[in-house]
Amino acid sequence: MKITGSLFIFLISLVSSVVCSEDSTESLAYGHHHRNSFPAGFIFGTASSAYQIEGAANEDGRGPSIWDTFSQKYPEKIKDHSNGNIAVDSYHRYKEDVAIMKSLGFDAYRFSISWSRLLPRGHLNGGVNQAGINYYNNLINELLLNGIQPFVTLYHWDLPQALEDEYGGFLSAKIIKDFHDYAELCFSKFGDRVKHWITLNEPLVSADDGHARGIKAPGRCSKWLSRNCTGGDSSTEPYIVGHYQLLAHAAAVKVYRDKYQMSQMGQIGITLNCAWIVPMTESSQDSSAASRGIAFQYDWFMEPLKSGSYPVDMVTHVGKRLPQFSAEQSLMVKGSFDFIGLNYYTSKYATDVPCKSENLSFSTDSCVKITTERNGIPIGPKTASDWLYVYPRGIQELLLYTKYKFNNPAIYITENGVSELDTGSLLLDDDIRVDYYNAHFSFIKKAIMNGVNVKGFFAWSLVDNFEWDDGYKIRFGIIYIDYTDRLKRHPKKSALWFKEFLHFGNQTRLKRQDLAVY
Ligand SMILES: C[C@H]1O[C@@H](Oc2ccccc2[N+](=O)[O-])[C@H](O)[C@@H](O)[C@H]1O
Repeated sequence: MKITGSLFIFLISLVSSVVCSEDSTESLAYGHHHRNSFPAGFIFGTASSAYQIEGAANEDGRGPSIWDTFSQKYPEKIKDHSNGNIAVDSYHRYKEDVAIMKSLGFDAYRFSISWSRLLPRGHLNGGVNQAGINYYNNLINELLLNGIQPFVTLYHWDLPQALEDEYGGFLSAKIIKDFHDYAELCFSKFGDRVKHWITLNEPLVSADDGHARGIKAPGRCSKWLSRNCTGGDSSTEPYIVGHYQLLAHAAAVKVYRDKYQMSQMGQIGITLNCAWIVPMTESSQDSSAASRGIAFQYDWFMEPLKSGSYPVDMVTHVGKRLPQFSAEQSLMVKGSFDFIGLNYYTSKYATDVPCKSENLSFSTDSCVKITTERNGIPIGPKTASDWLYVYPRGIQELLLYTKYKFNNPAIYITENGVSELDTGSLLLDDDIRVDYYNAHFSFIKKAIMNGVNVKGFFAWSLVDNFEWDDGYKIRFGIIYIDYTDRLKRHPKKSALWFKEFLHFGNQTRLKRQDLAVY
């Protein structure tokens, strides 16, 4: 038989692609990980947040949140001028969404409670909205009925507008009591069934995007920063907001421990996010800059949670603009968690730069220049989100850093994921996401083998949803939402990848050839 040139090339490329994919264990779609290669009891779930998925913004007595106001008052601050009024309608479709999770084999679901759905005026005096309580009762019961554990975030950025209007939300110490009361309401109503509580999601982003850069609600920033800034002070407000978030968190943990934990026997923690930071050069200046870059994102909250004090790097660089803990507050914050939730997406480079003496703002206080490229080469493949470059090794670095610097806490990875751009047509072939999860799982496993106490993993997100200031243009779901056809849900390739991955735990479904691949 005569082999033609093109067929020959085809055969060669076939052989080499098989060889290559055996070598590069992180790019294969199927077979390299299965849940049995994670520790027994390790939990896999997906994550979401109320404003991003629920919709029903004006239904059944829900009060407005700062995200309703921000997206409606300043539509130009959202890429597609959209909002979460309808979102993906999970308020009405939660049963369908739970059925999807169940069919894919997930163990847990992280969702958040809309504070203003329970307390339309933000505080108890304004009345409890029974319809809101009913909704979360129904959701929790539906999850449990399907064998899925609820992980509940109390605050994922949707502050009741009433509290913003009354006293500036997290800019005021008054938030501590109101958050405490709201948290206690949730423990008392749902704590018989919810065994994992997360007080706050990403206090860094509330402080930085909400009160320094002004790109997320409530959109506050110094006027000199941009003409979009409608008020605020980027040199002081992020630190105040960070401070009261820590104190509000600690107050919620205290009431849980004092009154509920003994009988309800759940765990409580906080979710922090941190981009891993790689020094731009091997100079000692850039190394210090990288550790300051991490301190200003992560130690800012982790150090008080571990020791009751702010990190030295922040005290020296921020000076008297950094609020102080009283002795009593310090004791209350110290140790106020049973686990740490970590959101990891990406990594950046850090270069040491001179400190500024005027036009101070959170983003320059660390005297670090953060970039995504080195000599014109991005730190990893670009994605649809301008802040997200794929750098899987960073998750291992962040986990090891957490273990060694902060006394080896129990950790749940509460978010991890990657985006694609909306193209206007049904796009289910998300190899980028399959590769992303494959690669991150490899590095999480390495961290676990090095003794990091990782107890679970949540993919962001179950379904495409309202991606804050990126609107609906950026899709993070493993399930595609067809916004042009009644918000129909379609599984992407990554959903089927998870299904396969999760079903490997079930021995009866294991096939020989699958074992051989692993
Ligand atoms: C993609 C996710 O980003 C998370 O936030 C993050 C997490 C890391 C870096 C930036 C952001 N951000 O939004 O600016 C949110 O917790 C989550 O609601 C979701 O939007």
